[in-house]
Amino acid sequence: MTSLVEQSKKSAAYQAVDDNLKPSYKIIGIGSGSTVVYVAERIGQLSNKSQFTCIPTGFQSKQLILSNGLKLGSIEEFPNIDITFDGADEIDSDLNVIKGGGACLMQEKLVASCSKKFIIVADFRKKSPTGQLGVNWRKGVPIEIIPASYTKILKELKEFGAVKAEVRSGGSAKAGPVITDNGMFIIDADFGAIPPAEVSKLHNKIKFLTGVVDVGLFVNMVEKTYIGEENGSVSTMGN
Ligand SMILES: O=C(CO)[C@H](O)[C@H](O)COP(=O)(O)O
Repeated sequence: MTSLVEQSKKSAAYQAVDDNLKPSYKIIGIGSGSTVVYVAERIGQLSNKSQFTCIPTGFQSKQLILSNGLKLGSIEEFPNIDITFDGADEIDSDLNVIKGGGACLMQEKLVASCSKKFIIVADFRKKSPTGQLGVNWRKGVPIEIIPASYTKILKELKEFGAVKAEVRSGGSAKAGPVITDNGMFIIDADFGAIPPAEVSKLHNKIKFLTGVVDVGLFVNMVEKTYIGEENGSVSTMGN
């Protein structure tokens, strides 16, 4: 039986595609994670799917594109993307989001930054109950870094006020750190609740550190969010 969370991901993703994918579009960005699975599934059901070229945000995303019979392209060939659909780990009241829970944040940000429209699809657990980031998502802000820089950056993040910062471990699936699709490490840095007005400042401070490849704070990038609610409806924020 499909769980409530799984059903809410599917409803959000299907509605986001149905509302936003215009017949005039040619290039679509496909994000990463478990919600975007349903975005690729929905696009794969369309009779005109062959008109779209899909740009992946990592290994999993590439597999999703191929397994749904969609045409695969690269960001090098197609840096002008009509629309991108992606998931999020938490969404604040200004539509800033935390991303990178699945360790794909760098390519996700690259594809999002090349997109005319950036749409987030998520289940009901992702909307911050207070409107701030770092409330429901307690693992910290994901930060992709050059491996040799981790000691330096952990120290600097603590100086910036992180209550906890650590290199993400592969857990039982891999001894040692998670290695991203770009051969990098991920640090998760917990800054507690981040007010919407502070997100951009924090992002810029971290991004400026030598060794940081990118930060899982997406500021002023999201046009609209689709949230699958517990009661089966889909709510939206943005235009
Ligand atoms: O940023 C991401 C991967 O790096 C994902 O989009 C984010 O973690 C949301 O994933 P899910 O849809 O599985 O909740």
